[in-house]
Amino acid sequence: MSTPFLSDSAPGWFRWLSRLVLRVGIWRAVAAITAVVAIAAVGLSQGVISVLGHGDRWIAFISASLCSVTLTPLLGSLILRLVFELDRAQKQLTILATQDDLTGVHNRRHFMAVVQREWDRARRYSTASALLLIDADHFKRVNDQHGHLCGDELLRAIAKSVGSSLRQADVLARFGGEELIVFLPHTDPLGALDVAERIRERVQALSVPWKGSTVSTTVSIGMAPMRDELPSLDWMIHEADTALYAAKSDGRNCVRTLPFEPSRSGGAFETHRR
Ligand SMILES: Nc1nc2c(ncn2[C@@H]2O[C@H](COP(=O)(O)OP(=O)(O)OP(=O)(O)O)[C@@H](O)[C@H]2O)c(=O)[nH]1
Repeated sequence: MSTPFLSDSAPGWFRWLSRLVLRVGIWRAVAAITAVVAIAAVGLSQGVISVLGHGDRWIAFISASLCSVTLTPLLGSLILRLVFELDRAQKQLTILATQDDLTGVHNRRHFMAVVQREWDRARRYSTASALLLIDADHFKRVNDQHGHLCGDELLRAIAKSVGSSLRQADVLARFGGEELIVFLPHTDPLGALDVAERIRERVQALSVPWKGSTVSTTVSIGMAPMRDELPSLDWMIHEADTALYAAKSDGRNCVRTLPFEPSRSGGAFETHRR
């Protein structure tokens, strides 16, 4: 078993020891250290007795105590440091498992796990909620003209801008390449369209400095509201994706949702035009 997340500054022997502790388990490690202290104490007292040539139990007692007093804090602090390091490693592992490393927002897997619970609750209690799929427009051009690193920088800026347009309870994640996804709990369709429009405007106003000039982009957004007929979260995502496709077809840089109400038949329901 490896300990890839132990800090690089930790010395080699410490990393080796951590791997060993991980392999045997923390309680076995504590038992082993206790045994080491006991054996060292007995060994030292026996050594002292044999050097002196006679068995004085007070000398044995004092040397055993001295041994324990020096070794216990030393090994105890080592164990404490190990526990802190492993705890830090565990936290870092959690971040890696839930966060997208480019943008810092949640990754897709974590989004699905978190939102599935929210979705089930919203569905059971018929609470309004909505989903947004946000896709950067003509992003290939950005990469082609300014390079992939510039594209990365722009993606980070878009994610930050989207995050700043949301409430604490909303869940934002990177869904794939240049696509973000947002779940808006306790939000009715009109509210969701307002949020989407705010996001669209803010991204349009972004300008990211790059090699002496600035780079900007726009986003297309598909919105899907929670409906009683929805069989699953995947289905809701599919509806948001269809609405996003409509936004792209309508010239990009706009927000679209699908015509769920009978009065709004025909094509994607046009919501916010740029
Ligand atoms: N820099 C960067 N580019 C990415 C990343 N993920 C996906 N892309 C790029 O995003 C581009 C997506 O291209 P397309 O799917 O053709 O879409 P588009 O050019 O945005 O065009 P439309 O979506 O139709 O507006 C590709 O060039 C991908 O390489 C990433 O993490 N970093």
